[in-house]
Amino acid sequence: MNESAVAAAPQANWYDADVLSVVLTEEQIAARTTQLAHQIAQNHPYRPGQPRSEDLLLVTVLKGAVMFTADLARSLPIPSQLEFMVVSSYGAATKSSGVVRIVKDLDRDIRGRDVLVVEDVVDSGLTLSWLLRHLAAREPKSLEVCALLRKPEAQEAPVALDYVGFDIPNVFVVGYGLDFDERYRDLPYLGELDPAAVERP
Ligand SMILES: O=P(O)(O)OC[C@H]1O[C@H](OP(=O)(O)OP(=O)(O)O)[C@H](O)[C@@H]1O
Ligand code: HPA
Ligand SMILES: [Mg+2]
Repeated sequence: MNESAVAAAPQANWYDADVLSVVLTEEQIAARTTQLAHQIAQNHPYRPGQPRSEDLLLVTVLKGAVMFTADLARSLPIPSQLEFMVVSSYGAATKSSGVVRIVKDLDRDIRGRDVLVVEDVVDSGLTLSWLLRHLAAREPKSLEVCALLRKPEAQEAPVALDYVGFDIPNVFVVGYGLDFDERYRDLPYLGELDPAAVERP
């Protein structure tokens, strides 16, 4: 495809009818991610020649946090390694079931490692509080959490978050990795889902 064809490509607007309002723009997310990355690096300074086992280990909870992790890791001014876990508590619902299930576990041992859990959203807090108890039992050297979004009013299980991108209102949001029933993850910004869209097929 030549350059003019790229420039003429239509804007992604197929989700517009389902989004009530823009909660965070791409630019706001990018700027805050850079700030968070520098804050994290200050607490985990790179020591030239440090062994690989001392690199910060980002433990990402898929799938929602995939976009945030990709951007955060590339903004970090220190080396980091990536590990992925899949847990599920929502499925095709806008309320947490409270029952957390490991769908895919980590590929390696985290004992003695500096672990940073990367989450997209802390809503009821049920997923994260369960996950932190679960990971702490594996005896990492340190265990911190970076969440892009926090919904303070909704936290049923309060968890201490070391780094928070944004406090957002208690509405169901989609985009930038966050879904409703697997849709909207590819939306580049964060929007409030129109409840009417939940009823549509
Ligand atoms: O604080 P809570 O109320 O527990 O909710 C937060 C969790 O719910 C969502 O995951 P989901 O189960 O939808 O899986 P997904 O990331 O694959 O969308 C989200 O990505 C968080 O992991
Ligand atoms: N959007 C998408 N997934 C979620 C949310 C949300 O607001 N809260 C918890 N999981
Ligand atoms: Mg989800």
